[in-house]
Amino acid sequence: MDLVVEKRFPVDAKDYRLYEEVGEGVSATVYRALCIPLNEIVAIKVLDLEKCNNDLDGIRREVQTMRVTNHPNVLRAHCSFTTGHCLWVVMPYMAGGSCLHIMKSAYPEGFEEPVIATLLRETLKALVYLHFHGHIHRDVKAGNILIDSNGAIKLADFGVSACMFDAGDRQRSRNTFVGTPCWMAPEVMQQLHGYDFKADIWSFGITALELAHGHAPFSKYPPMKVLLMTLQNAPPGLDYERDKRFSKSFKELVTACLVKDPKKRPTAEKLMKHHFFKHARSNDFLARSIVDNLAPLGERFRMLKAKEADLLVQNKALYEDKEQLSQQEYIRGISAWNFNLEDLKSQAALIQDYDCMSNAEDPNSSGKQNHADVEGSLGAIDQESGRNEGENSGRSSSLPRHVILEHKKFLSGSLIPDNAFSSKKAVGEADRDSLQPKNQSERNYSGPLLYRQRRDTNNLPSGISAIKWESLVNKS
Ligand SMILES: Nc1ncnc2c1ncn2[C@@H]1O[C@H](COP(=O)(O)OP(=O)(O)OP(=O)(O)O)[C@@H](O)[C@H]1O
Repeated sequence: MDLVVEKRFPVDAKDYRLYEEVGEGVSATVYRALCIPLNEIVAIKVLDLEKCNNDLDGIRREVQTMRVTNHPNVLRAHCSFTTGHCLWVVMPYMAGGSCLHIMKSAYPEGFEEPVIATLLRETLKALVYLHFHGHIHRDVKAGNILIDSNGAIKLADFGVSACMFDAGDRQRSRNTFVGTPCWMAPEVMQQLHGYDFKADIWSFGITALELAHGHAPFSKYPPMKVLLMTLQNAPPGLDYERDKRFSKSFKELVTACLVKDPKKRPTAEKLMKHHFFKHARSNDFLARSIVDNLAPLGERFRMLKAKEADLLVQNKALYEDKEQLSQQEYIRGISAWNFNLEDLKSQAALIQDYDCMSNAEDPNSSGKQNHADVEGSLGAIDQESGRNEGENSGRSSSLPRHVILEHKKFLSGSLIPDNAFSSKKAVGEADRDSLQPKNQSERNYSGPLLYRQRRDTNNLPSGISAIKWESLVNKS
């Protein structure tokens, strides 16, 4: 019998050499790095704990989930430790990056069906495992499906995951509104009866469409509109002219996932048996089809950032006002827009002229209305806002006048050392500088709304930064 000796990754920053940046999320920057004693390339996710919006429980939970999971399709952390005021999470390096990244750089119209089938099957294996162990991922999307140089797939980012077996705070988190709007199941938005792991199946269906088209349905709309369209319209599907290239079984798979009633959606385990997955191939096939010809991840990341910076420059010329600029960032990709119901209610309360009921010009919309679906949830929002449908006038694809969003993550756990959260740990200035992730910005409490300036990278023209709306209200 082979004895598998688990490698012990050091928990000291001195044992790692950070190379280039390969990813950036709402809360973290990810670097390619070398683990010096093991001579192994890893990815290190760096989170600045001083700037985490008091969301330390969320971070603890993410790290804990990443440490305890053990499945080839789930990204597992090798170790984590604090250095200065930063948390470093050391994990396997996924040289292909995320599927979203790959689509943005090389497949803007989406992947071919055998590639999609293979990606989805591997992702589904991760969901079967997570659901079996009581976890709801809550943020399944192409941006969280990572691929390595051998074509192996891992589902990442447990920042908003929840555990079905928890009581207390974590249980309550399943009645909260977390995730990313385009991928979010109607019952998560509705907040009527809570939700369970079937919410991941909806997101999985949306991810299938994302991989097929290069973007998620409704991705060009602001969050409030996505919410309304998801609740009002018939579920999106592969029903359009451009979808003729896809097989009947793919269409059936998507339809099965995107049923509004969660009880009628299949479990991950049942879905695994769907005949669509007969089209799935090997990891090797994925490596050959979508990874082998790509530039190194860091280079692609830099190019995408530069492209985004260009877009912002153009937009800046077009739009003077920051709300409009934020809208443009939204159009570029809303993957990082996590927010909660209270924020949405606040949005609704502030919106005077938002075209609430306007139907989609979106090609994914079937145009069918489902008012029954909206009654409960929107009733709640509208009551709060004291607004009725008649007051809405058409600004159908513009960002609501005031968008208040909060990136909020929920969790608990104890893998992070206690001292991690004392804000001023003894650390030399030099250390501080080198450990400080560059993308975090100071919060601004100067008004009812806050927008966060994301970092200007070295590669961005000076003064260009993406803007992300964030809630002023600290809800922890
Ligand atoms: N292990 C890894 N190997 C290679 N690239 C990675 C790895 N982990 C993350 N990335 C890249 O970094 C990006 C940001 O990472 P991640 O999603 O974990 O950050 P986050 O702040 O939690 O994001 P989110 O905005 O989804 O909340 C990913 O989309 C991916 O492109």
